[in-house]
Amino acid sequence: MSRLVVVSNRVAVPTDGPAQAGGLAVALREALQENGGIWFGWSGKTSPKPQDEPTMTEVEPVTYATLDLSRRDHQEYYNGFANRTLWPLFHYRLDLADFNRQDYAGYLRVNTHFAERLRPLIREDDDLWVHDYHLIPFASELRRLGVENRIGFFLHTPFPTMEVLLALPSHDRLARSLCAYDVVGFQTVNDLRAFHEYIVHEAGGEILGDNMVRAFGRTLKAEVYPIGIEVETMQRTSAHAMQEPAVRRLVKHMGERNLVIGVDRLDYSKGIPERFRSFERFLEKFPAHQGKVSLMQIAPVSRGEVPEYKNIREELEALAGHINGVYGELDWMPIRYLNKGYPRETLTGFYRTCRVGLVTPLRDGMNLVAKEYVASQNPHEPGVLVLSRFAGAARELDAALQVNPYDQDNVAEALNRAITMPLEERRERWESMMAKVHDSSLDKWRERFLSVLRSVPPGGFGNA
Ligand SMILES: O=P(O)(O)OC[C@H]1O[C@H](O[C@H]2O[C@H](CO)[C@@H](O)[C@H](O)[C@H]2O)[C@H](O)[C@@H](O)[C@@H]1O
Ligand SMILES: O=c1ccn([C@@H]2O[C@H](COP(=O)(O)OP(=O)(O)O)[C@@H](O)[C@H]2O)c(=O)[nH]1
Repeated sequence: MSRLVVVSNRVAVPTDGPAQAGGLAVALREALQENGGIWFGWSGKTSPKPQDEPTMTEVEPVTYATLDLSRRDHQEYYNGFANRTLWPLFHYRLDLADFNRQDYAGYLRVNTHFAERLRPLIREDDDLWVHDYHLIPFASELRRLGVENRIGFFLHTPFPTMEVLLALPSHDRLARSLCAYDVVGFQTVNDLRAFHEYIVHEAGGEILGDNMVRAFGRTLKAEVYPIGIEVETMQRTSAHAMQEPAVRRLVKHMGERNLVIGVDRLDYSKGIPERFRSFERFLEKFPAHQGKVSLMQIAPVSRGEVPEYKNIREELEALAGHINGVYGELDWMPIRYLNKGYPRETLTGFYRTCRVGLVTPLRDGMNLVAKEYVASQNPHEPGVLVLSRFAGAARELDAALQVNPYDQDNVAEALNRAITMPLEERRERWESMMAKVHDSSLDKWRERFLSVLRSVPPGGFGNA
């Protein structure tokens, strides 16, 4: 079988210690460990100058090839265009998007530099799989360097509707470079529909049969591949994690009370301030739960140099303080807000302990936490998932209590329903969600994408 070369901005090199929170790193680490191959991308570090030769780390069966970014590249490419322009735009936050030509130039520069550094490592029969919005121009850069291998791309975030994408000054070049891939994967049918809309109505392209698209002089396949988790591992881990000291402490401290859990990178797309306000509304509307139900929010800091991420941190501290001040008692606090990350193994024990998983992003590509919460439940006494309709996971997890995260009354009512839900209904909903989580496991996601990529004829689907 041909060798796999994975390219992503975030690379989780095992010798660098525990991986950062974030679904992409978690998913790719597990995918590559099965297949072996090269994982190429940013080292997560900065240095005064861009690194020319990748640092190679061998941890069988994977070779990690990573590059430090110069401070300027880190600022313009990662903090700038990737996380202050594309991220808010792709999450429908035009109000937060910053359109800055210098950052855009930095984004293109890093994509060119990365492609040039990877080029000598590529063998003729390698298959390349590139990930996420940081690296959209990567394939067109490789093509310019003469690479004719099969190249696939998976977008982990939502793909915005055409009207939103048109606000990006460089939308045309970005869409054109997306079409330099042979296979483009999206999380949900909504994202694929939005891509089609752009291709047909803005790029003058066509949608052909069998999920093929013709645009910008190329033919490619564009499909939906919802990402998943390692279901069995998660189930096993969650049962064992109940013995972990942190989980035992939580269980002991909780006593007879119920806990609602939220786990998210500290990101405005996750809707955490709206969630806190909804929890306050829940306490207001259903006072019988005061003193008996708390929200535990785990929110490790993410992209902390980007101003919008600093702002949300301040907003949350103030909100948690306000709600605890108004409703808290000597022996009960409504919100436990933890600004730190936990290993995923410990999280599975937390998920299993908490009666409700509250996952209310304003917009999310998939949201693996929703699937992890489901997989970690005790089958005899499962908790209830309250899930935003704007998370990619809502497409599959239709047996969750689905909510509109902008509507505080709606979330408050769903919380009350979740806390008071009879065991039989909890089990029925959980079984239905588990079947879906199994259907889109991480293995299946990877195998489906790679089998389609490997079926691309040599030289691609042809130019139009
Ligand atoms: O690398 P960071 O800047 O620290 O951010 C972490 C990752 O966040 C985003 O994750 C997305 O991928 C998940 C798995 O497919 C998906 O469930 C989630 O909805 C997405 O937001 C980002 O897209 C990744 O590139 C980052 O590494
Ligand atoms: O303290 C934490 C918080 C999150 N995560 C993991 O980070 C991932 C988050 O992925 P998700 O798709 O929910 O969102 P993203 O952060 O990628 O946008 C999940 O696997 C979580 O278990 C973790 O390991 N520790």
